[in-house]
Amino acid sequence: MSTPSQADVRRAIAAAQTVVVKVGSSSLTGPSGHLDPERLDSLVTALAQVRLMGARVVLVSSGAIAAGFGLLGFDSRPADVATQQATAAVGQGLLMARYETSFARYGIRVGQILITAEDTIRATQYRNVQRTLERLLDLGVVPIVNENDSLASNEIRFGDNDRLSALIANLVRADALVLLTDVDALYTAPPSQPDSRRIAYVPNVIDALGDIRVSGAGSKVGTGGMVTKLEAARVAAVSGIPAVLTCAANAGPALMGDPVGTVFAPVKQRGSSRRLWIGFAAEPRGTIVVDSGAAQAVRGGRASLLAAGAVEVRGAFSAGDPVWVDDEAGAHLARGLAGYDSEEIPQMLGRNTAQLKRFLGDQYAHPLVHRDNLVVL
Ligand SMILES: Nc1ncnc2c1ncn2[C@@H]1O[C@H](COP(=O)(O)OP(=O)(O)O)[C@@H](O)[C@H]1O
Ligand SMILES: N[C@@H](CCC(=O)OP(=O)(O)O)C(=O)O
Repeated sequence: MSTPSQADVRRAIAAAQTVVVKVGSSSLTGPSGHLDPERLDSLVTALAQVRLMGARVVLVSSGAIAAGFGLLGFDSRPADVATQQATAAVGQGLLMARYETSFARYGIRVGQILITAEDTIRATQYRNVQRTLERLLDLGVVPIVNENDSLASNEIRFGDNDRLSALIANLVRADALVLLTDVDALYTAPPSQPDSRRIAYVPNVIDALGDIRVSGAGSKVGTGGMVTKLEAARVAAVSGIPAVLTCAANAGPALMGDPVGTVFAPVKQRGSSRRLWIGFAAEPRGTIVVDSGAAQAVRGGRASLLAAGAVEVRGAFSAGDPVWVDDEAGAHLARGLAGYDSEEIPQMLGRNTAQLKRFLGDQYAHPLVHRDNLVVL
């Protein structure tokens, strides 16, 4: 695919029929870190404009913790996970109430979707959330998505909503992703540094990553900093979706294709969205080590991983969990969803399908990772 010009990418964003907009906590809060209803209202005004022009809009909004900590009497965002989860449970209701009222000014309905990485990686839940989002969009509703902070376990939570927004963009087959934060653009280095310069256009986010200095630390209220935003732009780019990153005050102009913020060109044609979730949504729970023949087959991209080529299994996981597929030297070859629990696999290692059937029964004659659930790295 040839690289589009910056103007092409901005035009594609302006013409988007379905758009996912992600807003970070830092864009919804005032200097005290508390939710600022005026900032929320002006964001909603910009989104309502594109919605009323006929676009389908999904909003991925952080801000539950920011909305909740004041109500619970804390001076600042709590640091420990349990208190954050409790605070999100209190704040999420208030956040939705504010959105409900704010969108109602334009006669637009909103619907809440709370997602964890863990359940959406499984095929049935993945399809359910996809179907719900599609239906909401068909009904003219603006779905408002956040991580289900109170359920997410510490190890596999998204934490920030940046990656989640790119995965949602993929899930709803969006034509554009808009990342709104507290800086007006991506800079060559954290904007606090005197030599940093604004970057208007990133034609290939994968190549560009090495040249940009970013910090992982977010603002006082945000979490991921610029690292997770670039990761989101990368996931969008490899999904064939153009992205723009800017501050919330620029939401309207960014959606209209005006020259604000930083735009990221798509670098691939649109691929399978389910595979992308396997590749990016959740951290693997274990590893299946394969011999050189199986490594070659997996690298080829079209084969399932059969027990015959597997030599070792590490970690404790259940069927359906994400796992690494490694070669014997320890290099990661692929990520996939395991077809069996980790404790069932040792007896299967090195056996071909006929042997598996004869010694263990028909239920063990399937691949350790089916090719539809395998993403080569
Ligand atoms: N190269 C860079 N360009 C722009 N911003 C950067 C860069 N490196 C780090 N940052 C910081 O990332 C912060 C945004 O991240 P974060 O606070 O997590 O936002 P949000 O709450 O919107 O997700 C900005 O305030 C900025 O200081
Ligand atoms: N799910 C959390 C998001 C945490 C967060 O701060 O994310 P972000 O502002 O996107 O870096 C919340 O609603 O508070």
